[in-house]
Amino acid sequence: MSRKILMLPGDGIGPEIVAEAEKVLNKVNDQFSLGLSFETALVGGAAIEEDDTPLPESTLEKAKEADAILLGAVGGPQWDSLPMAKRPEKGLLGLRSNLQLFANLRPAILYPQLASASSLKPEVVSGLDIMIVRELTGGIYFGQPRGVRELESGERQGYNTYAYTESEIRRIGRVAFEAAQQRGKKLCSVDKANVLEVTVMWREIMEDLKREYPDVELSHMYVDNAAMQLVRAPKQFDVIVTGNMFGDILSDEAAMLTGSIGMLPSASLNAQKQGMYEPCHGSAPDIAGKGIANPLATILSAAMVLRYSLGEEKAAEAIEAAVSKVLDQGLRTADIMSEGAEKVSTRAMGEAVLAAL
Ligand SMILES: NC(=O)c1ccc[n+]([C@@H]2O[C@H](COP(=O)([O-])OP(=O)(O)OC[C@H]3O[C@@H](n4cnc5c(N)ncnc54)[C@H](O)[C@@H]3O)[C@@H](O)[C@H]2O)c1
Ligand SMILES: CC(C)[C@H](C(=O)O)[C@@H](O)C(=O)O
Ligand SMILES: [Mg+2]
Repeated sequence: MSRKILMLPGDGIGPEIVAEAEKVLNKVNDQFSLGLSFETALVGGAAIEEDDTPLPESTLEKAKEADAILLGAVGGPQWDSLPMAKRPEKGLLGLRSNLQLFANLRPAILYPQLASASSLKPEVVSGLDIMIVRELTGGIYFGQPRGVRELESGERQGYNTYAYTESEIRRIGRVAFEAAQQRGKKLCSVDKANVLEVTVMWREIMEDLKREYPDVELSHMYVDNAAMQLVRAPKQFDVIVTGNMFGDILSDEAAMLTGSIGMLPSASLNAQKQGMYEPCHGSAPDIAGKGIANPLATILSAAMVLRYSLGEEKAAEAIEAAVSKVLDQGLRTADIMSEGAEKVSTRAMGEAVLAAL
């Protein structure tokens, strides 16, 4: 049986980091006889240059047929002046909505070797292990109506709609409760129920779901407080569940707890557990082409491919152990560099993970 992995390198540092993750997947494919086959396609700015669209039909077709997708990143300043519908980010959002990848899992784990790379005190972050469950195909990212209109006064007004249906909230709630059941049995639902009706309903539905998961302790927190608590005392959290935009922001914040945004992987799953996997960071145009980007978030995303879409837990753990080993060896890309460690390039980091496997 061949299982298809679609690689979507994208833009900026995307091709550099995906190349390292592909080598790692190739190696575990041999070691564990996984029967993986790989294909590559264009998305984002790279697809705009070639096909004049951020999500070519052929890419979408390949994505639908794949067992899992590994994406680097999309976007860059050269495409920022395009109309919204033609921008690279629409390629990513189009994949998420077309494949109904509503459940975005963003685990923020601090590798003990990186305690000094975090901008927070080691005692605040040591042992950190949080899972952010972000709703990914609804909320203000996709709500209608949206746009920029001209008012009678002649002034322009920009507007977006923050909307969730009950069923959208319920299905992401279930994913989060189930994640909590398999971890520390604590779930914090993050909302803005003191201001936004959508999230009043969100809170009600989470309370309602709690009855199905009596072993999980549910709490609620306003998003502004959650942002503060994440840097004050992040270890109070086990699983966090929240909507699309709050989850986008809080997961970048959580990334810094782990030392660098270059360390945070993610899985975006649909109801069939088909998934797209990507680092939480972007295309990092400021360092693209320099060979210094951290490939570990992408390599750890490849481990998540094996765990969540292919059920190959042993191979996933082997990759994670190899990452831990290279950190033990004192190898660091620039973003996680600290005194006494050895600074290495993107490629050298990838090669070290291969060797550790
Ligand atoms: N999933 C995605 O494809 C995705 C996610 C976020 C942003 N973006 C896009 O990326 C572009 C740049 O966005 P941004 O600058 O706000 O965010 P970014 O995540 O690309 O970069 C933020 C900062 O983190 C650094 N950084 C990011 N990844 C790194 C890595 N692996 N190793 C070392 N340093 C790393 C960058 O150098 C930069 O200083 C935009 O076009 C944005 O829309 C794409
Ligand atoms: C690039 C952008 C559309 C995307 C998002 O906002 O979801 C990114 O920031 C992310 O976190 O994956
Ligand atoms: Mg983001």
